Amino acid sequence: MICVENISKNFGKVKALDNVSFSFEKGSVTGFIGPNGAGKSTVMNIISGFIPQTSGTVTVDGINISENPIDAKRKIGYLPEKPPLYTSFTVYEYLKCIFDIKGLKLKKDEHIKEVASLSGISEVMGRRTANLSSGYRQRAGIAYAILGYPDYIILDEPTNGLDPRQKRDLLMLIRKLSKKHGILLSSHILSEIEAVCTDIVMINNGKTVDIGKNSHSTDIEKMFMEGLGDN
Ligand SMILES: Nc1ncnc2c1ncn2[C@@H]1O[C@H](COP(=O)(O)OP(=O)(O)OP(=O)(O)O)[C@@H](O)[C@H]1O
Repeated sequence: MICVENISKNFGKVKALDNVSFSFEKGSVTGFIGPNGAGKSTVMNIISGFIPQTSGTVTVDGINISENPIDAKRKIGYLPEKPPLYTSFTVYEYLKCIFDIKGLKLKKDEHIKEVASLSGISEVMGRRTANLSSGYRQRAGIAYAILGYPDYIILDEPTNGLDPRQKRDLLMLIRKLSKKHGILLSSHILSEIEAVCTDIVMINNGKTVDIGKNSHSTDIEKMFMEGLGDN
């Protein structure tokens, strides 16, 4: 389980997060919603160990990410809002490099092929990442996140730039992965959240304003509007 407990984050005078708490576990997809600037990417950057929180605690299966970042981060795959691609590499070279950085103990070529196929990038493996279309760039970023099949997968607006068929394929992949993995997914498209998420966390102005299960009777749009308060 990933537990986020009372995390706050200040960027200079900007208080981006104010005591955010929630948790998610393997076998679930948690939709992370909130208006622009609510603090979603900041939370995801902190959970993934990209930036430190000002206060509060993040644990990954009991491992404190601030005290033991290498072990905690080994359990996490992260697709940030802008996929971190090394632009002089081909897609294949890039995935090989990430495979080595992650120190994976799997059959390299076999695993890369499998992840490429799941992410829908098999046909562009020889292309330089700098020359990819935005949809392929996003999918290469998804391959980066799921390489090694980490226990927890954090996806910041993963359907950005994808055409409707790619979106559908990605949502199906997320659903499939969620059988064994814990997934945190941010999106502004509430119908996507409704379609794949088991749980929902909403933040606004850096604060957790709602946490709940996504059932047939859940009206996410209403939840979102109510969570905005007087904004
Ligand atoms: N590096 C930074 N320096 C200063 N302020 C920052 C920094 N990163 C984020 N912020 C501020 O923190 C707040 C939360 O931003 P964040 O990007 O986490 O929101 P978000 O919910 O992901 O927004 P969006 O939906 O538009 O992507 C915003 O006010 C933003 O301007």
